[in-house]
Amino acid sequence: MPSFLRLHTAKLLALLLVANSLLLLYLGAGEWKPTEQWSWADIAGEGGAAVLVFVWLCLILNSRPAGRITTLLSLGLGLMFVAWWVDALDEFIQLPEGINWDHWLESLPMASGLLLLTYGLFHWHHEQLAISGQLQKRERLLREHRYFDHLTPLSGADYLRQQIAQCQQAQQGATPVSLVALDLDGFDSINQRFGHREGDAVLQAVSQLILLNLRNQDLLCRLAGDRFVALLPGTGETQAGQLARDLADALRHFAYHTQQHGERLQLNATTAVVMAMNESPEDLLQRLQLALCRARQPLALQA
Ligand SMILES: Nc1nc2c(ncn2[C@@H]2O[C@H](COP(=O)(O)OP(=O)(O)OP(=O)(O)O)[C@@H](O)[C@H]2O)c(=O)[nH]1
Repeated sequence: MPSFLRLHTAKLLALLLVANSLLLLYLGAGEWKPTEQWSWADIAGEGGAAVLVFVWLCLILNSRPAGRITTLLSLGLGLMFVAWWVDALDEFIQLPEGINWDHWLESLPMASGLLLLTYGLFHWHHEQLAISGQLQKRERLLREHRYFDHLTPLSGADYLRQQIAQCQQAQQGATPVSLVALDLDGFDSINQRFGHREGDAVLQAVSQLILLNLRNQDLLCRLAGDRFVALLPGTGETQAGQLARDLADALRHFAYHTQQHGERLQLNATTAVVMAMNESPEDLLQRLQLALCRARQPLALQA
């Protein structure tokens, strides 16, 4: 059963009940028209309108949470559906002369439905303005927040320290926690050759690439400049080492093209891994730093 049906079963059942009651009312008061008197154009127009309004109603119910605005919109559309339904019924059922309540049943629900729909749309518009305002505020908050990086969608070193402490506390040594560091090689020369803006674009692309290769529970931070660190809860050193090699491979095979001339850049990174012992986040990050320096040494000797 679609989730919106579960949420709004009462509303939809009430509408079906009203539609059925009206059918019974018409059948009780009038009689079926012979097929040759049916106007197919009217049946298609009025019946089609009823079906479409019903579809709109389902779409609204499916896309909105329950609440005052949803109730206004669904009441408005529900009444419009009733009006079109009654309109379609008299294409099939002939009421005796002298009866005029059918006109009221067509025009009253349509007029009140349109009014309620308009009122609901007016409030929906205000709701959207309020949501946009909130999003703008949130964006500003994220930009100004000291924990968040101004360039990538990642948090910085302070947040990482906080999260390491929280993670160690939560795991209580029951499962391992590891860190992977990834430091771009020769990033300074990219800045010098192509400019700082291109360097920024590289950092943004690399952060997206790393995020794609991490698992949902991992947290990626930009520690500084071209250095990224991922916090891997529930991960031992061997598994973290494999992830570090996968990240370095992904970067090596990443076809990054510069924004200005579309030149392909070969990106490489040095990686290091540490598993948390009984130590403070600061000490753990220092060990990671040392491991990274050690991993760099063979590169420095080659250079
Ligand atoms: N474009 C850009 N550059 C940055 C940013 N933050 C730091 N940098 C630059 O990143 C460079 C980092 O230099 P290094 O630490 O020597 O890095 P590297 O050239 O990769 O050298 P190795 O790490 O030893 O391979 C410096 O030139 C910084 O100015 C940033 O947000 N954007």
